[in-house]
Amino acid sequence: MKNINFRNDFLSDYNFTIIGSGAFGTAVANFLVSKNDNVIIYGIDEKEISDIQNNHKNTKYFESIKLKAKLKATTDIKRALQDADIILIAIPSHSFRDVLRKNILPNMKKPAYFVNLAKGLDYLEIKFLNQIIEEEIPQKMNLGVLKLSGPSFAKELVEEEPTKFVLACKDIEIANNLKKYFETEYTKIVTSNAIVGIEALSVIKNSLAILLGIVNGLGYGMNSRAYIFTESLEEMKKIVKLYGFDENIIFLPAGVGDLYLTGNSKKSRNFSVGYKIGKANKVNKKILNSFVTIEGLRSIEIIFSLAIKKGIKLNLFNLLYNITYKNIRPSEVMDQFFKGIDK
Ligand SMILES: NC(=O)C1=CN([C@@H]2O[C@H](COP(=O)(O)OP(=O)(O)OC[C@H]3O[C@@H](n4cnc5c(N)ncnc54)[C@H](O)[C@@H]3O)[C@@H](O)[C@H]2O)C=CC1
Ligand SMILES: O=C(CO)COP(=O)(O)O
Repeated sequence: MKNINFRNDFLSDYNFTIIGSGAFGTAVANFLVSKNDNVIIYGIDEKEISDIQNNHKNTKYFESIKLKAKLKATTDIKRALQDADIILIAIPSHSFRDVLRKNILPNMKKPAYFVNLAKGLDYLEIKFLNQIIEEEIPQKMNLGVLKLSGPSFAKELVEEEPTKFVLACKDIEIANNLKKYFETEYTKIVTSNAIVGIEALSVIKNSLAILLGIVNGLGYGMNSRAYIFTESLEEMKKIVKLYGFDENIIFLPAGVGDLYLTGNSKKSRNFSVGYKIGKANKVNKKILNSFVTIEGLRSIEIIFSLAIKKGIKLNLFNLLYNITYKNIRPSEVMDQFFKGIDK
């Protein structure tokens, strides 16, 4: 374990830098700044950044909702990172490694903690994002890698809806010590050392939310949706066990809670894309291209292949694969599943 002196003073004198000015980066920065004085967002979209900095809004995602005036925003990565103690990354996972390598590391001035907020994989090398941080940031600049995850629609966070997260780190002492900086009147934290399991849960719940959306879009009722929900929990258990974790970690906010949230609401982009596929009873390019950040679609093939490689049976990923990659009609796939016909 590293020898770390945590600061005990509060409001914190930690400097927080959020990489990514999209929906989630803005929402997390906005609750952090109610507890911590120095929070800055870095983004590449001039309009978003100017909106946050000058109008205290991020109109693109949150219409007229006011953000905290103390929140700073910049397109200058050097400025964003000059004092950073805690770096939170909220960009879609396909850009993750590139941004760490080309933008973050070269501009860091001192070691920092890293908190992954994204819910995806490195799709090229098929690795979890905590591992990508470990690979890209040398130990001397990396105080610890954490993951913040849980049922948390960005829009509801800026509306100050009570929200519970898990903050995970291999070294639980780090998570326990940093927890207080993330807790506000409306955000609560539990900690865990099962960071890889939490990464896995946050990836698979997105794909399972797509399937729940498909079932909903096809017009199945609540019994059938609850059927798929229950099966989803079984698949979550199998996957976390595969990585050597106790299956009970599915009861942390990143598991059942996040699946409940994203698998039941059109506020979720993953559920919504599934719903559209179900409604159209086919996958077409127009549907797929109409959504920007849909992490769950990319993960389907990877989890499907992983299951084959590891010799575990994941019925639901099989269904998702048949629908999205083999282009079999969703109604046919689901009908056969419910009738117990194995394809
Ligand atoms: N929106 C939500 O409610 C939640 C999203 N997440 C996760 O957070 C991650 C980001 O999602 P959102 O914020 O919703 O996506 P978004 O699509 O709203 O925003 C993504 C942001 O990343 C920025 N970006 C893209 N490439 C970049 C680069 N190379 N350098 C700097 N910025 C870059 C874009 O300009 C955009 O501002 C995803 O993995 C998602 O699963 C997690 C929890 C909740
Ligand atoms: O992960 C989320 C909430 O916890 C957001 O889900 P979507 O990416 O499906 O909108």
